[in-house]
Amino acid sequence: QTGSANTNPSDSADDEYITSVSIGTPAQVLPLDFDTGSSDLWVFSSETPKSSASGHVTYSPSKSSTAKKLSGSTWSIEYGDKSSSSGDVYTDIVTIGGFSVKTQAVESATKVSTQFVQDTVISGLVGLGFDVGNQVSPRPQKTWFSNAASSLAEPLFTADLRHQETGSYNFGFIDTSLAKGTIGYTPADGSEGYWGFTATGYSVGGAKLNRNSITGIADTGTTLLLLPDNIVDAYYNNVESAEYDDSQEGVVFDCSEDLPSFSFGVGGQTITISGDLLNLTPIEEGSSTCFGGLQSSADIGINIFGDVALKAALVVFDLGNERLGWAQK
Ligand SMILES: O=C(Cc1ccccc1)Nn1cnc2ccccc21
Repeated sequence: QTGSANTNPSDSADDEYITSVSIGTPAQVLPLDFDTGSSDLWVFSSETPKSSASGHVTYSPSKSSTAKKLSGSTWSIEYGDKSSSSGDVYTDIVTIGGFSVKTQAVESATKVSTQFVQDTVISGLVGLGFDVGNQVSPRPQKTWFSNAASSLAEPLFTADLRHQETGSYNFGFIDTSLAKGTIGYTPADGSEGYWGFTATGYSVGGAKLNRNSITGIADTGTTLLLLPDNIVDAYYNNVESAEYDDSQEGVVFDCSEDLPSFSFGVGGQTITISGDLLNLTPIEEGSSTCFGGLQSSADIGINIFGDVALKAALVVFDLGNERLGWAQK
């Protein structure tokens, strides 16, 4: 068995990717953010304060004949960017890309932070990290993919995120036609709940790869490519107008700049992010100053290969073999 779901950028900056998920009987369809950087499936619901839920599609367990309260269970989660949510737990049928998990823990939000309240294009998250990262108490729950894995043709999924066009999450199979290059595999470390791996080096503008171990995570829930300062500086030294903007908390540059590409080595392959994928967006509507897709990870203590990097590749999240596959797109 397999599943295949389309995913779409939420806005002109590819800030997030939205995938439709069916929950309950009859199906309630919610737009959710698939996040390999976390391990909880949570949704705005009939239990979310009306003021917070305004503008969001919500899940109502009382309207689903297959919903069951997971009595005594609660959850609370805080993300790296300090956004947070919490609530109680139901189990229900959750269908993604035509594949159904019959008894999936659906975490219903009774509290959501302002970042989520304001982000009305999504109604929650589907955590695709490792089960060890799940935040349900007293008994942690499995992710949708973990529940699905044993029934899928292969215990893996792929992410094909695209700039300003429809991409896909495929479950149980690899559509190699989505990639130009060969898939290179590298061990994945799931001990922290993330999909951790080590890149072998980097280069700017197509130069020879600098050998340099970069340990980080493959995170569909983070917009940016966040790397150490020495690499960020090496890149922006090639961008004439680049400067750090305190108010934007990142490097900005003239939108007219012709940005160099950025490459990293992984699994014996080289993934090259084109310059235009590294120009994320004007800092404000109509501004001629643009915000960089590559930013420093110095303040967060972990390197994150977020959507800016993932967009350049077909990425295989291979649970069965505890490995990550990367192929140039
Ligand atoms: O939180 C982050 C990025 C981040 C910022 C600062 C420090 C460490 C990490 N990503 N993320 C990954 N999944 C998310 C889900 C919601 C919000 C942000 C999410």
